[in-house]
Amino acid sequence: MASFNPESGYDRTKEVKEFDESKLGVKGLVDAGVTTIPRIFHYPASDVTTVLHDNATFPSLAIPTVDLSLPRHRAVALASAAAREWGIFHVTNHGVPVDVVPAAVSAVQAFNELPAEAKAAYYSRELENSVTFSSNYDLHNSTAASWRDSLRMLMAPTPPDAAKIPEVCRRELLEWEKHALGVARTAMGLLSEGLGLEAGRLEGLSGLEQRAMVGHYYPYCPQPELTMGISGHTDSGFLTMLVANRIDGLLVRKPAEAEVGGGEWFKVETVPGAIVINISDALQMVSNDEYKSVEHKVVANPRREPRVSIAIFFSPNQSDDTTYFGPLPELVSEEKPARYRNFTMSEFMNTFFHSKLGTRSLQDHFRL
Ligand SMILES: O=C(O)CCC(=O)C(=O)O
Ligand SMILES: [Fe+2]
Repeated sequence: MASFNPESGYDRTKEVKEFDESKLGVKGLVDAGVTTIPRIFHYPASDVTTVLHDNATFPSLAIPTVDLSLPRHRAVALASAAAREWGIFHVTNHGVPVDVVPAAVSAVQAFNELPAEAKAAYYSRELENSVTFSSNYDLHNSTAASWRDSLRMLMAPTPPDAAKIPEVCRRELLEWEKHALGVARTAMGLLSEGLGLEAGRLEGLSGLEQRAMVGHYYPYCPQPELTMGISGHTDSGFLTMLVANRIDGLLVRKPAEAEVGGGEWFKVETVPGAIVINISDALQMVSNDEYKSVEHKVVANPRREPRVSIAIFFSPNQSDDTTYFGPLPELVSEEKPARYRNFTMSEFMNTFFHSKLGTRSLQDHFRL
């Protein structure tokens, strides 16, 4: 954790605070023309990914694609296999009008490229604010900051006052959220059936009720070998839906137990028009480990053009402290006992917000 080192004169806490108080984000550093990145962004060398298996070398190991226009039983089989083996897949033929995602991604880029003062007005770490802009939501908990700024909006259960969403991206993001919900419903239905449950079972757990949308901006990084765009982690809720511009950088680690490529990192190629869906921690737990919450990260962007992505996190209502979640009784048997204790979403999210962005730390906390 951050501390003052008298030998080097480096006071990490102070430098983190100054960076945060500038409200300029990493885009501000790039605009100021830095050619070396401040020390608060330095990762331990072993955490920086430079070598990975890319799909050019391992084409058969590209993450799976689920074509939603296939007959239902085929789509269920594909989604279920992908969720078990990878925890992440592309969906195609999802019916979202072609311009909706590109417009939303461009709008996030436009927000990040507004003058510094305009963005600073939104800069905040107050989690209860419906719309906040900040660099690194775990800035004060992590050991190294990442080369990324993010605009976060709480969309549901209480929709934000539209006037609070920056005008430059308001219409586009609301439009994308509306369509994304339809795709998430379809995916949840397939995933539910893939567990041998009724199509509506997972959604019936209110797994799509709480929605947060985060637009990430990964500007050019002058020393990408020293830092990351986002450190390795699993997402916390039920599902995450991810779209991005054509600048890649997302890496996923195939679950260790996979027969081929288990434990290795793979590049997720951008498939034009496709939407990425990944299984998150609470869904893995509810599925009693049938589905895998995928570990992923984003490299620091070495290109002049920014990587821009939008993640929508779907989860049960996080302020509910009366409804208990845990492995579904239908999925628990003598051969496969429950792997997690029951929890409420408020307990779950409290654990999440008090830990650094990490991998399976939530699951480990509740594991039996
Ligand atoms: O930008 C990306 O592609 C990934 C973002 C992500 O993993 C997250 O927001 O949790
Ligand atoms: Fe993530």
